[in-house]
Amino acid sequence: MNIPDPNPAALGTQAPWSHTHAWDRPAWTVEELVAAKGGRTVSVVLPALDEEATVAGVVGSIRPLLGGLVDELVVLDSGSTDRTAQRARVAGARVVARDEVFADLEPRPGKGEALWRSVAATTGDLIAFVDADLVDPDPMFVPRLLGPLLLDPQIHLVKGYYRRPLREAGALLDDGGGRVTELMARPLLTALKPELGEVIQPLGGEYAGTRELLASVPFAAGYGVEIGLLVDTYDRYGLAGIGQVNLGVRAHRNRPLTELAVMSRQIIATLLGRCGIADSGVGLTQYLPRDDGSFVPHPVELTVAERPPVAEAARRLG
Ligand SMILES: O=c1ccn([C@@H]2O[C@H](COP(=O)(O)OP(=O)(O)O[C@H]3O[C@H](CO)[C@@H](O)[C@H](O)[C@H]3O)[C@@H](O)[C@H]2O)c(=O)[nH]1
Ligand SMILES: O=C(O)[C@H](O)COP(=O)(O)O
Repeated sequence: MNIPDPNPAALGTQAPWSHTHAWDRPAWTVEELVAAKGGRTVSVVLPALDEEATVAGVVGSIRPLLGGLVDELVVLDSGSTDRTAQRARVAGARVVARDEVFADLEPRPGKGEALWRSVAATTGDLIAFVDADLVDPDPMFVPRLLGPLLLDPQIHLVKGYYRRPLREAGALLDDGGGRVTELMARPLLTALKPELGEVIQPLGGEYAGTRELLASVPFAAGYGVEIGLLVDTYDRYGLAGIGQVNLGVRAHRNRPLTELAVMSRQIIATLLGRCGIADSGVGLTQYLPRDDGSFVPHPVELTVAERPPVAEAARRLG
């Protein structure tokens, strides 16, 4: 990979993880990956909340793999009030509503909840997640994410990485996206878990894992889910259990800074929790400018509730 060697003093004397567990130019064909399945089954899950504009495009990019590399394609509808479910269905996905799984448990808001329920709603030995707000996704996203899992039995989680365009003031810049990742997540991860500092997109919504992993770890609430899964995988399997693969370019709906700040607050709470550091639990108050030049405080509560491992919840709920 074209990435400078990390500081060996910080990482020990073995070959850096980014040289052994990152695929910068993945060249596997779909046929090769189908042959490598060896009886294993694959589920693909798109968590979606009000993504009627993009969900059909994402489903359409994966649909041709159904019946071959992919055994089931599910859109986990996270409480949409728009036409997400209809469009996903027409495009060829099975749509599962949040309350169809663990029906006795009142659904909580947030992405973590949707992903947690999706693990119970699917049956694949391997599960790939792809965000439903992607614009013009590459049909090779899922095959590339599955490659390391199919080829190396020690790997349990594969994160995608990519160039990230940013739409700003109507202009589309080639790079500059991933603002929470670059300004908060990677610096904080490097400070608290330096071993994970080589993960290029720790927050990215395109990743794949084994059911063995995904059914046996807790799921953080809301947007803390990705950082929680990453740290839990590391704590359980070490770096040998994690891979990362270049997916090329990934564009999505860019949220405004105010929404990203709330997302950041959740991610920080989850990461501190995983590192055994007490979080105040206080929600973020943003100060929104008014036309007269003054500011109005806008507090947002912090959701920290976690869901227990799916395997445990399934045993408990029967
Ligand atoms: O309550 C929710 C919120 C979001 N989503 C879906 O989750 C995906 C990603 O959500 P989004 O709000 O677009 O997140 P991003 O701004 O893209 O944030 C990035 O960082 C987050 C925190 O790590 C990750 O969860 C995202 O996947 C990653 O793309 C989309 O398909 C959403 O529709 C839900 O299903 N339920
Ligand atoms: O992953 C991130 O950092 C957030 O999703 C923000 O991404 P963006 O800056 O590309 O909108």
